[in-house]
Amino acid sequence: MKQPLLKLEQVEICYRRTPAVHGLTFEVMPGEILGIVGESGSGKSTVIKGIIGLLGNEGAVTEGKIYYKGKDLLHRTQEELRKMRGPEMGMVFQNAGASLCPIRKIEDQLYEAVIQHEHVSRGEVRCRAMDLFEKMKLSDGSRILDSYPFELSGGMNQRVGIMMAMILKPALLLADEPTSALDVTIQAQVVREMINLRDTFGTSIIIVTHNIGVVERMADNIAVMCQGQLAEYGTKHEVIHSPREPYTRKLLGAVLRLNRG
Ligand SMILES: Nc1ncnc2c1ncn2[C@@H]1O[C@H](COP(=O)(O)OP(=O)(O)OP(=O)(O)O)[C@@H](O)[C@H]1O
Repeated sequence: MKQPLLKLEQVEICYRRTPAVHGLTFEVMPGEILGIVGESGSGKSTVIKGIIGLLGNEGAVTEGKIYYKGKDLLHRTQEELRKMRGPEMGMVFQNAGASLCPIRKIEDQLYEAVIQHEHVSRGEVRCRAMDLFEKMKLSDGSRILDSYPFELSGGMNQRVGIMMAMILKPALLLADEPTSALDVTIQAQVVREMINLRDTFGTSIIIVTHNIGVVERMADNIAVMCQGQLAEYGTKHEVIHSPREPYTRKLLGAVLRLNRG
């Protein structure tokens, strides 16, 4: 039987000793897309940051276990975690464009990010980027690589962020509101591109979003968070079509669905 890629057991995460997340248990299988939804402040981003070890000075995982490929992440040193970020776990943020340097071309920034982890030539990095753009069905990869971030639209910068996260072929992609700053048409494209990448590379994805339409389209399983806890956790079908909890029903009723066309 397949082992989960990631497994959280009774995880508690605190900021300055106050729990923001507690009693959290779920797992992600290789190639699975897990959607985490819940109202603002319910702890969704905290979970992602806890997994990737970016809680900052005020936050810490205070209880439980986080297993990645069967090994407890909480026993790893900061240096080990740093080395894992990129090749093992990639991350995409809400506004990926904002984390790019405005005065350097995309190709230069990409090359610099890759050589932190691998000894490869500039040409090899460009080749891999072009291949990924192709898999994302973006035809003007060459122009994108030769551009400065300010020369690209918000949607294009967001796709650059996804491509940069995927170039080291991580087993797990953590995506925190990757579509929420985009207009609806581009949102749907980005969702399709992420599904495509999962189908091509078998990448597991955890996507945090306010948008039930996005998880409805993308996720295999859904975790619904409320006040730092899991209110509901199940397959997409169970959670969307037969929610057990009134909180989930309220959440489902409150959000716009993406056009299914
Ligand atoms: N650096 C921090 N220091 C102290 N408290 C924090 C910090 N970051 C988050 N919190 C608190 O932890 C709780 C969970 O926040 P988190 O950002 O994980 O929620 P969220 O569900 O992702 O919200 P949103 O959808 O608005 O991004 C909130 O009460 C928040 O105020």
